[in-house]
Amino acid sequence: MLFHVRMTVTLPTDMPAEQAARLKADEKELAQRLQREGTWRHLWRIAGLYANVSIFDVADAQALHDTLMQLPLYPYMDIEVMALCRHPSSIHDDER
Ligand SMILES: O=C(O)C[C@H]1C=CC(=O)O1
Repeated sequence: MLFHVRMTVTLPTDMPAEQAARLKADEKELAQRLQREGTWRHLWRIAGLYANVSIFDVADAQALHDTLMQLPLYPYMDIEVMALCRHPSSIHDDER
């Protein structure tokens, strides 16, 4: 099942730089693993914002929830989710 997810990150202004760097490095490692595994299908920066638009391919809403909650930056994210389904005019057959 595909989900469109928008994540907006707000780190506390008083967070020590080393802690922020560690969180971002851990987030990158997990994000890249999930992309290699096919769970995190697309990851786009929203220009000008510390935010992204992503497409996740997971079994169901519970699996998405569990995945998002694992993200190291999750406590600092505002997350919006839209469930997607196949468009009848799509020419792509790899969309579920
Ligand atoms: O930078 C972000 O948008 C937040 C988060 C999502 C992937 C990642 O590496 O960090």
